[in-house]
Amino acid sequence: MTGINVFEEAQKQIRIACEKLEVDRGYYEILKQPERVMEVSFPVRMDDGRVEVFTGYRSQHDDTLGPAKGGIRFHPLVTADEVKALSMWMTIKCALVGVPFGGGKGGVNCNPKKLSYGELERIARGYIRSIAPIVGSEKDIPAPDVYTNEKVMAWMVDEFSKLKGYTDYGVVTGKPLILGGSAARDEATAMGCFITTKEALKKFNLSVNKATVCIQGFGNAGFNLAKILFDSGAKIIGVSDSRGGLFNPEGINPKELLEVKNSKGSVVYGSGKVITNEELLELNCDVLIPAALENQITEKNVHNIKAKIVSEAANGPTTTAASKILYKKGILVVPDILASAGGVTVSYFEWVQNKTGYYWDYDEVTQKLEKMMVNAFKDIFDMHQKNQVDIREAAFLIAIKRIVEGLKYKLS
Ligand SMILES: NC(=O)C1=CN([C@@H]2O[C@H](COP(=O)(O)OP(=O)(O)OC[C@H]3O[C@@H](n4cnc5c(N)ncnc54)[C@H](O)[C@@H]3O)[C@@H](O)[C@H]2O)C=CC1
Ligand SMILES: O=C(O)CCC(=O)C(=O)O
Repeated sequence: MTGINVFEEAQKQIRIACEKLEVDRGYYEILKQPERVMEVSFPVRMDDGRVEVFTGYRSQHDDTLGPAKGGIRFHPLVTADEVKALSMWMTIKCALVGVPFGGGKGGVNCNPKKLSYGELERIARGYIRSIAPIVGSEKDIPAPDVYTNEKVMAWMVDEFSKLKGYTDYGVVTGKPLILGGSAARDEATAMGCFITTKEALKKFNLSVNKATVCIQGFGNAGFNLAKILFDSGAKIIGVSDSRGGLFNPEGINPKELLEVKNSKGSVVYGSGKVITNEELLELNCDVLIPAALENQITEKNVHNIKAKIVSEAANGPTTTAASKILYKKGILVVPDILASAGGVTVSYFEWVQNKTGYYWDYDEVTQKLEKMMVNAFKDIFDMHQKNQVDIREAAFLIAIKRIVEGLKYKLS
């Protein structure tokens, strides 16, 4: 725990962008908090017969550019403020890459590592039943996030459809392919980060197959990214998960390491030197990829970061103050609202496919994703150079400008 409040961080980022754009103060007043936050408590029968009551949240930040959209996390540290911040970043992310959604995010305070399969299912179903009044394919569309996956989405779509009396695949994305999922959604977050990281490497005249990479987090984003980078010739020299990190200057094969993690429970059992998560962030490498939780790069450790590029697959891994220092140090940050946007972009494709009932193949999805990510990177880099602001600020300026333009039409 860093004591840094991510909700206040998100507010600060939005305020700075509104001030730089010199928009009326009223727009900041609208965007500085979510439009709606629902807190729910729901009972779940545990395997031993006890009833436990779980707390969950769904935050809808702003729907100017479309229905709310964003993942659901199951984690013991989930709080209302965290979910609120994450929903604000979703609004910004969607506006930045140009998907027609606003921002939403949800979470349940629970520890999936201590739950049985059946308990997890009952939590997923209980949560979606509780938030059902405010979600729907035209209102707010959840998706996977930390410690949730396509299986959890399948339970949620099933439960929601039972409530409605018809199958509504468009209510959540990140579903299994057979239940209205999209090709490439599972690896989309990683792909988006890979595409934008490649663009960043070009700025240093570096190519992926010459790059050394460290990745914090070995889940959907982190593992898939490691796999794509490895297959493209990059050398992965460090990875970590919640139990610690692994350093191997000779290179790590993520597919072999996944087998170790699946059988023994952590990447730390792979071949290499065991290090801490803090040490992982400070390794000498070309690209550092935080792909776990918020507030990992702070004023405390930012001076020790040695990477040339920090590519943020996770949401909010770098504090605002640390981000400024990275900029001054000449480290190129591919900010979370861009680097992690591949997931929601393919979620948008999934939603379109559900709505039309016409499904695209893998190549069609990935080609469309590549185009959107490359264009967004170019827009941000141009804004960064033209206005001499750091890349994260440039990204916020583009996104807030688009949202305010929409708000102006609605309010005038
Ligand atoms: N799944 C998705 O489609 C998207 C995920 N993201 C973001 O990516 C990040 C990771 O999410 P997922 O990969 O989906 O989650 P996941 O649940 O699949 O994996 C999380 C990984 O982080 C590790 N982890 C947890 N606490 C850690 C700690 N303190 N230090 C190091 N590692 C730790 C876990 O062991 C696990 O390997 C989050 O910030 C999430 O919001 C962003 C966009 C989309
Ligand atoms: O796929 C989605 O709708 C949302 C993904 C997400 O939660 C995120 O980008 O942080």
